[in-house]
Amino acid sequence: MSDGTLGPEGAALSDGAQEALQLDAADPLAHLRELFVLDPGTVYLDGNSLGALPKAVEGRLADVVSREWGQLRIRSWEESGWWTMPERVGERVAPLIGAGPGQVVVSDSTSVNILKALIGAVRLARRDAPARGELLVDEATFPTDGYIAESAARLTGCTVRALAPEQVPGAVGPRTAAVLLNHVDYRTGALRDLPALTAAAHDAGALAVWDLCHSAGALPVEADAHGVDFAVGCTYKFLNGGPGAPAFLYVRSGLQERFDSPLPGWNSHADPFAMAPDYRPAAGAARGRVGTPDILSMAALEAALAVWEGVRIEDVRAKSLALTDFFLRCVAAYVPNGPAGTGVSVRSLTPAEHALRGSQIALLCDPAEQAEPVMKELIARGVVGDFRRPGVLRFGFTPLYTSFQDVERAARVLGEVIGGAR
Ligand SMILES: Cc1ncc(COP(=O)(O)O)c(C=O)c1O
Ligand SMILES: Nc1c(O)cccc1C(=O)C[C@H](N)C(=O)O
Repeated sequence: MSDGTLGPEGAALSDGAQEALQLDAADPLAHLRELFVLDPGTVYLDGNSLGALPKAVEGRLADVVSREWGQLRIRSWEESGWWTMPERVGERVAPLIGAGPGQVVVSDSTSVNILKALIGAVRLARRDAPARGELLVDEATFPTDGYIAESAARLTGCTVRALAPEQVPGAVGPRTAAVLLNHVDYRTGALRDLPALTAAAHDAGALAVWDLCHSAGALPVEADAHGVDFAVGCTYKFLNGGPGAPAFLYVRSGLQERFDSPLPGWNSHADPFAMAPDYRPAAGAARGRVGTPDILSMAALEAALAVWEGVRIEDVRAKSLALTDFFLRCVAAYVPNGPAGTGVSVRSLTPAEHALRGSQIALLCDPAEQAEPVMKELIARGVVGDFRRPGVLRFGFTPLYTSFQDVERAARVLGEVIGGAR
């Protein structure tokens, strides 16, 4: 990095620790850190995999367990609002992805929701054009999306074409039923051009299905404004809902009436307690439900979402970019590049351009097999990121609780580890 290839333009670091203090002092979101359980000995940069615990969750869960479940038992489906929780919590996620009311439901895992969205999209596309038989899927997709796309294709008689997202405008055509893309690439942190790619799909008469796992809660999505058809996303990353927290499913309101879910369950029936043999789908977001919701996980998520009260996603994005910029500058200043120390070098896989960057930085190690031991050593020294094969060090930046001092410390410790300091 001493050759400067990593640092954003014109941004040499004179005193990183001092600058971090100043940046934290000027940070309008700094007070939110207090809402999370964090320990001073650890810099937590893995919120893009599992978000930190919001303090409000513990008390809420204790109440759900002891009072709602322990005392009210079955009455809680009505009296504690359990039955309507998937829609209610969906309404809390909605503004964070730029969705108006009635379009988001929280239910099942992201993987399951990808199946609902993709087959739902194919069925919709084929109502008007039965010949549409191709799914376009990001070739570098998170694996579950690819596996499910293959299965969705087998179930619907479609074929799958894997391609780079930037190839979509040239590839989408009259045979395309749906395009499945990741808004932010989980490995590189690259942000895709959601408005342009959605428009390209629509121009060809296809539907756009977006995986928002690495963008929901990290940057503005503006699903409604850009005409996204279906979107899915995890709530345990930047939304801090807890391990295995249920995912969300967005179905654009204009499509809901015609959305034919491949997983119609009694919870998405128009009258669940009719226990009718014939399926009649519920109106609105509830059509995306399947079976009994996981109340404990959803209660944790609901409490976790309270931290967003009064927080503007635009401010979160501004801080995210400031954090990742600062990290790149600190890495460029602190991490030796070349034969000094351990001889390991790193280069950023994450685009330097803001418009192309999510809320993580991925550093590729050379040699690649050193990435795992480097990350292990970082964790041992209190800097928690993660490692993705073959040689990627991933650092996720959650603006609600990550400070600029965290960032400076993480880069400094990375420099010590790669420089061979004990
Ligand atoms: C981009 C992306 N899509 C899908 C998933 C899968 O989510 P889940 O395992 O919760 O179904 C993940 C994370 O695991 C992810 O990062
Ligand atoms: N869901 C995870 C899990 O159950 C265990 C470990 C990691 C995860 C993740 O979420 C991985 C994450 N989606 C990624 O971007 O790599």
